[in-house]
Amino acid sequence: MRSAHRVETVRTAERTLMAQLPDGALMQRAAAGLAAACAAALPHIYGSRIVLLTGSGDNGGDTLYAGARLAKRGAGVTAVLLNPTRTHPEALKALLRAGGTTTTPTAPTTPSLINRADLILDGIVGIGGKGGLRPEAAPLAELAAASPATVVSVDLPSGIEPDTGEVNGPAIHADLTVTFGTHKPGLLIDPAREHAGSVRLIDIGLASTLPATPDVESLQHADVAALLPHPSPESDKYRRGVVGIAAGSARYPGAAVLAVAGALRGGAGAVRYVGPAADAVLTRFPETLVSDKGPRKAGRVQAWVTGPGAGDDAAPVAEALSTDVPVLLDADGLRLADRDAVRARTAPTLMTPHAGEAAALLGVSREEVESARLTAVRDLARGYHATVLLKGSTTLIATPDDDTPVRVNPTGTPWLATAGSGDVLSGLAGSLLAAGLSPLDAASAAAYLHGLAGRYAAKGAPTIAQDVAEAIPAAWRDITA
Ligand SMILES: NC(=O)C1=CN([C@@H]2O[C@H](COP(=O)(O)OP(=O)(O)OC[C@H]3O[C@@H](n4cnc5c(N)ncnc54)[C@H](OP(=O)(O)O)[C@@H]3O)[C@@H](O)[C@H]2O)[C@@H](O)CC1
Ligand SMILES: Nc1ncnc2c1ncn2[C@@H]1O[C@H](COP(=O)(O)OP(=O)(O)O)[C@@H](O)[C@H]1O
Ligand SMILES: [K+]
Repeated sequence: MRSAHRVETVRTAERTLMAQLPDGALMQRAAAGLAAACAAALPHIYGSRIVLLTGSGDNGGDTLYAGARLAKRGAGVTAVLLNPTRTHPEALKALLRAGGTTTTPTAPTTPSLINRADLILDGIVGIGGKGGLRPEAAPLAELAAASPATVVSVDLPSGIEPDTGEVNGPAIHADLTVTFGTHKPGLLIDPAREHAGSVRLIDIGLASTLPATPDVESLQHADVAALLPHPSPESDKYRRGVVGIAAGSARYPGAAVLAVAGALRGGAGAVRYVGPAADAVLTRFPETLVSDKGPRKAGRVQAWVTGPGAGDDAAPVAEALSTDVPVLLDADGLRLADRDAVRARTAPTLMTPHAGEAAALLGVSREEVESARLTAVRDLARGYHATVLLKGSTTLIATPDDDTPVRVNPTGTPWLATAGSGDVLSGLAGSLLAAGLSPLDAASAAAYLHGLAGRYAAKGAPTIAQDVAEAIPAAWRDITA
């Protein structure tokens, strides 16, 4: 499990840890880890040209101490000081003692210095930052972006919002971010995540003072393997769970077929289909149990999926919501569902909007959702008393309970942005719900499998939703191997 903590939590944990350690010990741990990561990013240290973009806070301090370590090993290190009179004094002394030099952002030689560097360390601002880079720092980000040098951000790319992943103005684009103690939510959530490049976590001993429950978390193979259902010797198809799919319409039969394709590979023992696309579903998947009744009379299921390809038919959506089993609401179902009916349910509801659908439900623009995903997913979960999986470049899952960490799916790929792949996801997540997973676990495991299946199906070339569904078993095997 990857954990991320908000700035306030990190600060509290750092204060507690610092009180137990000699002065400056934590910064030395951070600088040592940072210098080692920089050394690994360079073909050789001796003779390398390293530029430190240095703000006046402790982020700049880490950077100067790391620069001093690299200078001692023979690198040519120059610090561009944003605020020479307020630079971390001891760290600056350490750099100068090690043979490093300093300059300013406005010095005529600074652009060529940055352009000719092998490595640029971004120590402008860390968790003390708010808003995009200030006018005096923004040109340095532009120069770094234009330079062929490797850019390493210290703790986080300067200019991003650490707690939310929002980017409100100019910000550094890094190849590598070396972060200290714990991930910050912004390192995991787009658009900020894109600024971070690959992320390396340095242990500075903070785990001992951080709260056990993070603010944001990201599952890995072992976590998902522990969630996925396994049939036992006593299992039969009913005990494994039956998932009902009330989806598709005369106009959109394909959505039903794709939701069934996902559901059949999601761990439930059987898939029951109700709706106008029964012929299309049976032609493709004869293993489906088809009923000509609505969700309430179709026979027992342990979870319903409703909405994909529903068009304007609100009846099956309302009927599924009136049952006492978990319901997954997707696509048209999100628009057709009555909010009060969702809020009044006693069994859990899982909603799976993309940014456009989330925007419509929240009454904001799609851009607002995409630029502030964490806020959007939490607002929806609270507003509907439901678990919400917000799809897109970063898929997030939130429960209505603010104290439960928001999950970030790490496996997605933009190749999944293909018609119908969301229908496969809804069937898959519904199947896991029917197999007995909680909405949070079903949604996270489904997104993880779906993202991996998308990668396998695409292998770097365009793919289609059916292929994503067919790749789910391979993803499942790899996760549980
Ligand atoms: N605490 C610890 O034990 C440890 C902390 N560690 C490190 O400390 C970092 C936190 O340090 P911090 O608290 O000093 O804040 P920091 O991120 O350097 O920012 C303050 C500076 O930024 C400036 N500034 C603000 N916004 C800006 C903007 N938009 N654009 C431009 N500038 C902006 C602000 O200016 P001011 O408002 O003062 O004028 C001030 O100069 C943390 O990320 C980690 O790297 C590690 O060593 C591990 C141990
Ligand atoms: N840029 C992206 N990066 C990663 N995944 C993406 C991206 N864009 C879309 N996806 C994924 O592709 C799927 C598309 O779902 P959806 O928008 O509902 O499509 P449809 O309605 O056609 O089925 C979702 O799983 C979503 O997370
Ligand atoms: K930084």
